[in-house]
Amino acid sequence: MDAELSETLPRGVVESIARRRSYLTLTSDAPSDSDIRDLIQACTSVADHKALRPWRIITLRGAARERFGAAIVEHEYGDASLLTDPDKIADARKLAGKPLRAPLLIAIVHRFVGHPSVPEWEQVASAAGLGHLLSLALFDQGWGVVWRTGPFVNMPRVAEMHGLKEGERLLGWLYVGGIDPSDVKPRNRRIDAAQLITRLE
Ligand SMILES: Cc1cc2nc3c(=O)[nH]c(=O)nc-3n(C[C@H](O)[C@H](O)[C@H](O)COP(=O)(O)O)c2cc1C
Repeated sequence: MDAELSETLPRGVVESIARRRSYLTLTSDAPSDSDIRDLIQACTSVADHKALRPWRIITLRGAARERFGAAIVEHEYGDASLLTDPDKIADARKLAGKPLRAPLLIAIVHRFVGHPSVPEWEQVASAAGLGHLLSLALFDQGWGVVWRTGPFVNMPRVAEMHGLKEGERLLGWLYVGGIDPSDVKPRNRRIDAAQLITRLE
């Protein structure tokens, strides 16, 4: 964080927000299921018009990540064992390895709830809010996180592998793992907040 920011910001949640950055490379450490449950419990405070809870969470560890990779490959190439083109074989291997970049993946799912006064976009905003809160809560507890989507969110095989139901949609995955102690660079985006504010009086 900027030196001047660290002097003016209060300790606590605002400081965690200001310090947050994504960690693209993660170690094999991961929070436990009960850690995740506690953090999600805390994140249920996310703003939610009419308390519809238009979201749910799916965690993937171990072989589930391999099944996710296999679903991506199947979407792209069908039966990959029939591939003969070396470039396609290499690409299939690369795709299969995508979900293995973290020991724990947390899928953020928007669950559409039909309601006369809460349009879908408000529900997606709430579900995305849950993802951001969870990402921040994990970071605050010392875990590395990066939110990834890619084309995978729209692949029917991937949705099926996750067990999505009618009206549910993947908003991406929080890739979660340990932070490598040598990965100490500060957040890279430097944004001037003053340029983003319009004041009406
Ligand atoms: C909904 C959502 C989807 C994202 N999908 C991807 C993605 O597929 N690939 C990627 O490299 N970054 C993706 N990002 C951006 C990263 O999570 C991250 O914010 C970005 O690498 C910038 O790093 P920073 O958070 O440290 O500023 C996504 C972010 C959000 C909020």
